[in-house]
Order: sequence, then structure tokens, then C-alpha cells
Amino acid sequence: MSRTRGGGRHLDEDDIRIRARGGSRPRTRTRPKHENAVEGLVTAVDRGRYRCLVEGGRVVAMKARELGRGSIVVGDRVDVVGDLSGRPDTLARIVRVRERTSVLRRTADDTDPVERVIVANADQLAIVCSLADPAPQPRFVDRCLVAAYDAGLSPLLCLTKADLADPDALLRMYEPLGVPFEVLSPEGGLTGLRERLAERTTVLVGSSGVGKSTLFNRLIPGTDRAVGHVNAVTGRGRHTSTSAVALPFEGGWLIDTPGVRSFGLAHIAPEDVVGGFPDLAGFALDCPAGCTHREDAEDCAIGAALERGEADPARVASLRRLLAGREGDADEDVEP
Ligand SMILES: Nc1nc2c(ncn2[C@@H]2O[C@H](COP(=O)(O)OP(=O)(O)OP(=O)(O)O)[C@@H](O)[C@H]2O)c(=O)[nH]1
Ligand SMILES: [Zn+2]
Repeated sequence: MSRTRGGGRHLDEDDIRIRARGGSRPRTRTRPKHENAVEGLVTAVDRGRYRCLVEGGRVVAMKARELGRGSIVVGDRVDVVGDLSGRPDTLARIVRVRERTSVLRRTADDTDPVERVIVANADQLAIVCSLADPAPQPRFVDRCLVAAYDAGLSPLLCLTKADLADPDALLRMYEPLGVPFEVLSPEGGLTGLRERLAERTTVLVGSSGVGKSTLFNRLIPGTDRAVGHVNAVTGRGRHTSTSAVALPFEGGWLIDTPGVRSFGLAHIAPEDVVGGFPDLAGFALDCPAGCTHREDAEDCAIGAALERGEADPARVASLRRLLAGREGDADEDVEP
């Protein structure tokens, strides 16, 4: 599969798959009927190979050529046919991708200028933020919140290293947004967090050093995220990898996003951000088309509601902060 990497990063894997058509791979003569397909969940993706959980077993699958250009990502529910034994060197085939309930996009960056879907069907975004060492990055948190609101995921703030600093200042900042949170320290328990994660599909995101791997290892002991990721999934260093990995957890899934430090916001319109503020969205209906809802916006109905005392000033301030963060430099929070 080395040609999939050599052709230049501007091509996505689907382009390359089309180029590979007519290559040396023999066609299977007797294809299993697709009615026999069984449902699977994509748990990892590596260079055109999809690790799937099918009927409780693990298989590696390729994408059927009739699927065309559409991408398949971690979290996708797929229909799989072929050799489902999971034995070494067997390869099943993904013949259908079920409709997605949500998509998270990774921010385009220097190494890959295309904004890509990295996780499908998640319903919660756990934003891991350390209270010290490194100091909290509210801009990073804000950008994640915008991505969560846009994708329809419920945000969850995981504040780590509470043994080093007090969470109060940060919590005051997020109080008007009503974001659920967990304050975590090495000595503290994880019962509250476990309950919030149970039976949900949660994507964890955090910038380098905030303690995301530590948290993973505490939640799912025995899976050394750092070592496990490099050896088992991509064979590459985790800082260069951007492929997500789904791990089963308490009736749901935890999805790690190594190397992914932020989500794509370029496609998000102000209206999508306002959608995360049900109490203000009604006012916004009276705004002029294309209103930025910023302080300097003319005839902004949210601004007017604020002046009449009908909109909560803290909520408006939070909305404006998120709108401003959305317009910032997309690379600002992306780790090298
Ligand atoms: N004091 C304190 N240190 C912590 C806590 N959680 C993690 N650490 C330390 O913070 C450092 C970074 O933790 P990691 O779990 O590797 O952080 P990460 O978010 O996975 O960072 P990357 O590996 O860069 O992705 C390590 O030295 C941990 O031991 C905590 O709750 N309190
Ligand atoms: Zn407005």
C-alpha cells in the first residue's frame, strides 16, 4: 500500500483507490451476497484498512469498490461481508456505510490542507483541560465547544490536575454556558465521570500534556494508550498520527483522537454557533441576514434584547466569545 502515501497528501484515500483500479489485485469471482452482510462498527482506520467490531469479534476490512469516494471513519456503522473469522491475514469487505448521526471534522493544517471527518456517530465531546501545567487554554476549550454545538454533540468539560490548581476561576467562565464538568485529580475518584461516559459514544480531545492518556489509562486500565497506539494501530508515532481509535467502555465507546488538537470550524456559520444557545436563538431570528451578533453588529436583535434586559449578559458575552474564537486563526491551538 505504499503508493497510497507516495502520491501526495492532497489526494484523499478515495482518489487513490480509484487510481488503483485495474491494478494487480484479482477480482473475487464469487462475492458473498450483500444480504448476508452483518453490522459492524469501525474502531480504527489505518491506510485503507478498517478495523471493525463485528458480532463481538474483531475483523480487518477493506472498502468495497462499489462504495466509491465516500470516506469511512472511526465510529461509522457499516455492513461487512466476506471472511469474518478475524484470523490473521484475512480481509473482510465493507459494502455499506450507515447514515451518520453526527460528524466531527479535524482542522486543516500544514500537513494536510483538507478538513476531514475524523469521527462519526459520537454523541458527546469530552474536552480535557488541565488546571495547571500546562495552564488552562480557554480558547481551545471555546473552539471545542463550538465544534460540539455545531456537530450536535453534548460537551463535557474534564478539568484535570486539580491537585495543582483551583478550578473555580475556570468554572465561573463556563458557568453561563451550562456545560457539565468533572474536576479530576490523581487522588479523586472517577465515579461521576464514569456515569457521564456510560452508554454514550464520547470523543476525548485535549492539547498536549493535559493528562488525556493518564485519564484513558485510569478509565480503561491495561490499555497503555501511548504504547498501544503506536504499536497496534498505525505503527507510527502518536504525535504524527491523526487517526482516532474507539475503545469499548461501560456499554458505550471512548474515542481517542491522538494528534488531533482541534476540530474544523471553518465550515461553521454564526447561526450554527447560536444553535448552541437555545435561549438566544429566538432573538437571532430577528437579526439581519448574515448578522455576526458581535458587539459592533448593526441591528443585531441579540444586542437589542441585551439592552432591553431580556437576554442574560453572561450568556451573550459567552456567545460572542465563541463567535470571536471561531474566526480566529485555525492553527493557533494546533500542536506541531
Ligand atoms: N499533578 C498531576 N499530574 C498529572 C495529572 N494527570 C496527568 N499528569 C501528568 O501530566 C503529564 C502529562 O500527562 P499525559 O497523560 O501524558 O498527557 P496527555 O494529555 O496524554 O499528553 P500527550 O501525551 O502529549 O498527548 C504526565 O507527567 C502525567 O503524569 C494530574 O491529575 N495531576
Ligand atoms: Zn445578530
